[in-house]
Amino acid sequence: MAVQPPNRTIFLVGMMGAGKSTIGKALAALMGTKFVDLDRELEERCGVSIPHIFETEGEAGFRCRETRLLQEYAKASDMVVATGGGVVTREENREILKASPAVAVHLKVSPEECFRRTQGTDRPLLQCADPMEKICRLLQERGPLYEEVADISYETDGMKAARAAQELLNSIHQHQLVKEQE
Ligand SMILES: Nc1ncnc2c1ncn2[C@@H]1O[C@H](COP(=O)(O)OP(=O)(O)O)[C@@H](O)[C@H]1O
Ligand SMILES: O=C(O)C1=C[C@@H](OP(=O)(O)O)[C@@H](O)[C@H](O)C1
Ligand SMILES: [Mg+2]
Repeated sequence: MAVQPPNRTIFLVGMMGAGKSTIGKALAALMGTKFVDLDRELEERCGVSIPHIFETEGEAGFRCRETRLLQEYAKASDMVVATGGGVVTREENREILKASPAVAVHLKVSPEECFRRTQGTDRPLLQCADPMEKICRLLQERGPLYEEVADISYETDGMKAARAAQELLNSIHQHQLVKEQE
């Protein structure tokens, strides 16, 4: 029997390189819903890149903009939303995610795979002398925060994005069935 697409919003959280943007797009296509990447949305609205926002406003400026966008999308329905990897670092954002009726999915990634997937990209927080050390530190700090907001956790290492999206759709559906019965 075909799995019915869930009639709700899905938030993807997780470390840089976990595949939120890639898997999110595939998941939205499977569900037949809209896909929004908060970083891309922010770039479109500001007319400049994320690295440019970090350069001109610092991380604090970026985080303020990120929170405003999250507040807006927490009210949305029927869409897949890819967040940025640092969204959980603000308590305010974690409360928004936990209070939302949306399903929050933590996409997990190992430090090694995160490094492979982000190497050579322009992610501002990884423009440092030792990106692997930074990744390990961020994962240690943020791991519990992703878990705090997540309804579902999913390991992405060794999993192709299309397969991950299909498996996630099944997990989300299962989660919703359980919730309906509570
Ligand atoms: N499951 C996966 N397996 C292998 N590579 C992946 C997977 N998911 C994403 N990628 C690749 O890793 C990089 C980062 O993915 P992205 O979706 O931008 O992650 P995030 O939005 O979580 O930072 C991209 O080059 C993407 O093609
Ligand atoms: O981890 C972070 O703090 C960030 C992750 C990025 O998004 P991705 O997780 O999609 O790379 C982007 O929001 C910004 O560079 C900050
Ligand atoms: Mg992304």
